[in-house]
Amino acid sequence: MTMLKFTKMHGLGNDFMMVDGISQPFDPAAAPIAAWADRRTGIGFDQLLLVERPARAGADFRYRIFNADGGEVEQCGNGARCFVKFIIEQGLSDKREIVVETAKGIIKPRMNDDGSVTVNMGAPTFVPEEIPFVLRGGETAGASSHIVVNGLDSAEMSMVGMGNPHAVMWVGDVDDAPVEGWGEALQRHPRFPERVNVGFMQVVDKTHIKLRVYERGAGETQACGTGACAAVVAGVRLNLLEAGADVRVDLPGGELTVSWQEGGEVMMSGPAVRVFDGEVAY
Ligand SMILES: N[C@@H](CCC[C@H](N)C(=O)O)C(=O)O
Repeated sequence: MTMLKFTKMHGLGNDFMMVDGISQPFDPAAAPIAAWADRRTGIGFDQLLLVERPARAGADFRYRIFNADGGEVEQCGNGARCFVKFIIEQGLSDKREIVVETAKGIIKPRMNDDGSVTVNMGAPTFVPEEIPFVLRGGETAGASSHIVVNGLDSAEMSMVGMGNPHAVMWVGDVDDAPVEGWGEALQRHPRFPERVNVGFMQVVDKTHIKLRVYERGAGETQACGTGACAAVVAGVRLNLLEAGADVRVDLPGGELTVSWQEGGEVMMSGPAVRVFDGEVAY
């Protein structure tokens, strides 16, 4: 039996089991991640985040992300804020800004003097194969696509790659949005071959949205950082939001600030909170 030290953290209620895989051996393939994620019989979390040494020159750390269902994914925005705080508090680095290698490129989280964290999340992609998203015959990639789901209404949505796949729908009132129904249905939709994170965005004004996200591999969460970035990117492309402005994103768990303009990188700011340290046997 192996004992594993971990730290529980959260970003706006999107919660994480943080594992320092540099100071102790950890093989995620041998770990019962889905059982640990269970909120009644386990530790309870939306994602397990693993710190490793980087493979790429110029990166300080490698960041690996596992959803509550155990599947490894490419990116996690709220986790990136917790990642830099965890790295500093573990004594793994004394830098305030770190260069982090993910499965889909580099991100740069920076610890601010007020304790909040700002992350350069990199540039979004709209290339269907990169998201990935399957175009219908004759359809060209645009700011939005019409999706029909069997047994449900059809809807217009924007597909955005933030390292991980997002579909963003815009709704009149997030409180009434069909988050679970559409979120689940799109997981099995043939146009999303690697499944998808589904965002429901209500535009309050050009610099303020409300957002709920049904996450791939975790269900609806209190907040989704990459979902907030994807929603702001989609809103700017559709001219619903102001390009380059700080957009306030209200999620069930609290508020993030996101900015983006065409051709640029997405900046996201928000909190990162340490909850407790623990140890688990496996
Ligand atoms: N909560 C995250 C996203 C985590 C990964 C996502 N569920 C996926 O499968 O891509 C965030 O804050 O971005």
